[in-house]
Formats: sequence, C-alpha cells, structure tokens
Amino acid sequence: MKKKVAMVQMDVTYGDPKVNFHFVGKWVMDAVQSGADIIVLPELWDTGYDLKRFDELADKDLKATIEFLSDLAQQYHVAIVGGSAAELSGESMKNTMIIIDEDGNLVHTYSKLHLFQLMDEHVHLTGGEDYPDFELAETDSAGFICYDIRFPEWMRKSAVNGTKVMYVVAQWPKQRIDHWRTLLQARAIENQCYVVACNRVGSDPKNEFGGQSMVIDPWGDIVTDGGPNEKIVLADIDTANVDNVRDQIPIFQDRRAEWY
Ligand SMILES: NC(=O)CCC(=O)C(=O)O
Repeated sequence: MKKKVAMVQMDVTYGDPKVNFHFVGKWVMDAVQSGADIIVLPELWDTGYDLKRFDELADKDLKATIEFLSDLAQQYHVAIVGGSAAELSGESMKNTMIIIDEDGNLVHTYSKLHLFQLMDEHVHLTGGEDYPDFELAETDSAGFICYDIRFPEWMRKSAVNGTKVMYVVAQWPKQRIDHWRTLLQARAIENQCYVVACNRVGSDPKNEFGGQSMVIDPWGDIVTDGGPNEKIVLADIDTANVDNVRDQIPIFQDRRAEWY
C-alpha cells in the first residue's frame, strides 16, 4: 500500500464543538487539496480537555460526529482517522477514536484504554474495552490515543496481530515533547511498522501543546516532523518498507513468546 497521509496539526477551541467542527471541515478540504489519501485528526478535536463539561458537550453514541466525518469522507473520497471525540455512551463518558473509509463507512471505533491521571481522565471518563485493530486502505492497522504510547505491551499486541501502520492521536503537552518523540520512535523500531502520529498545537487553561506530528518509518527514521505550529503535515507511506525491515531483522520469527 502506497498512500499520502495528512496529519491535521490544528489548534482546538476549548469546550466549543461547533467551532471545532467548522475548522475540521476546512482542514479536511485543505488536506484533500494537498493530495491526501488518509487524513488524521488529533485527540479530542471536538471539545478539548473540557472534561468538567463533558456531560453536556459529549456526543451521544457519537452519532453526529460519525455522520459529520462520514459525509466529509464521502464528499472527498478520502479515508479519515478521526482523531478522538467526546462520547456519551449510556451513563459513561469516553474518549473515542473513529475510523471512516473513503466511501464514508464506519470501519471501527476505539475508546482510550489507558486513562491519563495528570489530566484527570480517571475522574471523569471510563476506560475503553475495545481492541485497537482495524483494516484501512487494505492494510492491517491500529489506532492508539496519546497516553497509550507509554504501554508498549498494548501496541506490541497489535504488531503481533499483523499491524503495519499504527495511528496515534494526541493532545501531548509541550513540556514532555521529548518523551513523545522518543516513545513514538521506540514503538516504530520495536514493532517494525509505520507510526503516523498527530498532535494538536495551541493551549488550554492547563497546558500548552507541542505539535510535532510525525511519521516514523519501520526502521525508526522520522519521515516528517510538523514542528510547533498549526499546519497540515504530509508524508508518503509505503508498506513494502515494513516487509523489507521485517525480512532484514526477523523479530517476529525470533521472539520466544513462551518465555514472556
Ligand atoms: N492526553 C494524554 O493522554 C497526554 C499524555 C501525556 O501527556 C503523557 O505524558 O503521557
């Protein structure tokens, strides 16, 4: 699979889904004009981390959010890794990723498994109970949300299942941006896969966010790094590179899972 991915490294207006929906519509149009086949949005692009107001802001079963992204995907014939959005599911509130194919079909949803205490997620949200794996653009893929990248065993499970492209969506603060880069590179090297990671920029009442959306290839080289400003970050990915690296250093043949 050879595709152009576009990461929308956008600012997010705190607690104002209406404004954020408007800007995502514009960003998606710009990304399509740049030739993107797959567009990736950041974590909680609809509400930001306004968790105290999640009960009024979150979208019931993500109905309106899925419809919005699906219409965009259909209109532009482009796949969308729809970052994550605030979901009200029964009595629970979740931070949920939405994957839509280029025909506008909902492929998968994945609610963030690991809740980040530093941003009070454990107080307001319920952790997901979904697996992160899906197929997109005829490629085994998986989606992870921000803090998830600190759990290598969770991402390894997907690689063992055959994942070749890992999508990561984030609201990662500037003060730990070195961890962001190093963790993403480590996940790409150890799993010998592409990591396509989209982080927001701008700030909210508690944090300043670092951008540096990036694509890392299966050798661990950074293909593109978006820097600190609001923009669309583009890169070409070719999954033949995953097969080449896995042939060169066959870790999936050599691992001795019975010992660990
Ligand atoms: N939104 C998040 O999950 C942030 C995770 C983070 O900042 C970290 O250091 O981990």
